[in-house]
Amino acid sequence: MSAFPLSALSSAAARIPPYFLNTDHRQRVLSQLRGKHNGLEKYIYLNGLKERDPNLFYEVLLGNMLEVIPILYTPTVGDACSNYSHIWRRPEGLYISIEQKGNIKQVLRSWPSGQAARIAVVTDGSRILGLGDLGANGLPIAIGKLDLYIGGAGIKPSTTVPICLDLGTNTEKYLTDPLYLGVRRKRPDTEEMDAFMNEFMEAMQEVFPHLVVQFEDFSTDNAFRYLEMFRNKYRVFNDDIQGTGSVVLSGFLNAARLASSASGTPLADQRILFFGAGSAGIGVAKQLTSFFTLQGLSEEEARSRIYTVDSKGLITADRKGLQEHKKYFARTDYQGPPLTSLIDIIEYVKPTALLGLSTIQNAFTEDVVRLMARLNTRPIIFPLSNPVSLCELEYQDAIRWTNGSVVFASGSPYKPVEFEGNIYEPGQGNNMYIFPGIGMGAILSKSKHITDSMVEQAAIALAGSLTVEETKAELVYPRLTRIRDISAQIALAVIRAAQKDNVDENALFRNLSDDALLEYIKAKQWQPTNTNSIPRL
Ligand SMILES: O=C([O-])CC(=O)C(=O)O
Ligand SMILES: [Mg+2]
Repeated sequence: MSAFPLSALSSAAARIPPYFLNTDHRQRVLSQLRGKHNGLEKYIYLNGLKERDPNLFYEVLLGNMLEVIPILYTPTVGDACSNYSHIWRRPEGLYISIEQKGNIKQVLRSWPSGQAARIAVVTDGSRILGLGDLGANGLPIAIGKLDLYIGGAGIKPSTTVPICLDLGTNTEKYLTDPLYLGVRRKRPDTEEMDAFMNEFMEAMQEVFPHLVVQFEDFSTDNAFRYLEMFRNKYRVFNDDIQGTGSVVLSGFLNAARLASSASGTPLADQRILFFGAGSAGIGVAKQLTSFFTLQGLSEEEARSRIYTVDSKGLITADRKGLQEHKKYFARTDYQGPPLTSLIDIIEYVKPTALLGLSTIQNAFTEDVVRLMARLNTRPIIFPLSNPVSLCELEYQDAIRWTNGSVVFASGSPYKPVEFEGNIYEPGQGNNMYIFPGIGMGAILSKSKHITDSMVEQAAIALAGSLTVEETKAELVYPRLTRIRDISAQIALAVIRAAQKDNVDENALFRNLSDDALLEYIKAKQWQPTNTNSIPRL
């Protein structure tokens, strides 16, 4: 190809270097990205690219998922949130302040997409990843999740709405930071917050009638509270409770299959120890229990497979002042002094699986991991806390301390590890595998609500989506590069579950075969246009 074609000349084209079209601009973008020295700088660079040329941004994201997702999403998005008031450059999401109470509808109406909006991720910034209360700095988590909807499921960018509810923060250092972008007050009490949330959800329904709402990173009590308050009224789900529950169930099914073929322990006889009893821990435990009942166990039997641990040790029913969400799994069968050390708890429970949702870095010590390996031929260990800096166990330690026998999945990404001549690949048990497919299924089926069975079927579809090669490589999750295909399969399962529960409102789909519906879903996936022609001017 020669210099810029005359036919393409416009007043702006003269500013394009003559041999631009002989080069691959996407490679230039990657090289600029790789030249940045830390994650936060890479995040800022990509953010700028998204503003300059959104098509190119999504093309780079889709073509380089393994490199780009950990920047836009876990773990680097955690740094972006912590520093958001300082790195802020331009408006990019919707803020609704507690000071706007009474006028929320008008604020929502200012968002450009109006009735075309299909999916919102809403956070109040009160428990961002494992980083705690970041207040108005929480917006990037909503943006990162929506980028995965766009990249992973093919939702059209202009139909997404990232929302941060600015309700104050209890984190002193933000309140005294002169650059802090949010309202300078402490968080509201339950009554004030409930009134705000009720007005907000009602206004959302009116202004965006076709919207699916994903609640994200609310503090534990409020996560459960608002899910229960709104799930039968609106089209809403909580990613930390249900998305995490679903993705971990999925990985657990594949992990238990691997462990069972080594030990012979049937799925229903697994004993699962949860280290961490917040929204994610209890959400996952409930998801597993519900799955066990599907397998024929009574609720009581299913519940008895689960043990939960918080900062005070094994959670038992006789403990005073137990928080509401911890009561269901509190043990009634343990007699004796409180068990507080993880080693003692493991000796007592003899778990087949140890799941970490505690945000305590390196909580799974060498002793803990070696003990799990002594008790199990293939110990299942899932250190799921995010970001990496809060993860309970590093992958290379897990491999070393179990001589490679561990079945492993973490919440944040780890690289493959070489040990005694073999290469081991970690799983990433992150809800990013699940929420894009759940959201897409809910959007396409126009389901009135998001039911438990839609979430459960999403997990089963994800577990079943491994290819022959992935199964042979003993993976517990499929490779992320196939996320669009996987999301389409999940969406299909979600739509079928919505139909069974009679919450769907797209009658057309009922007459389509699975193959035809899958084709339809794939055809609906938005693609960025090829950007290596003429850059946006
Ligand atoms: O964002 C992630 O990576 C997973 C998640 O929802 C959380 O940790 O809160
Ligand atoms: Mg989350």
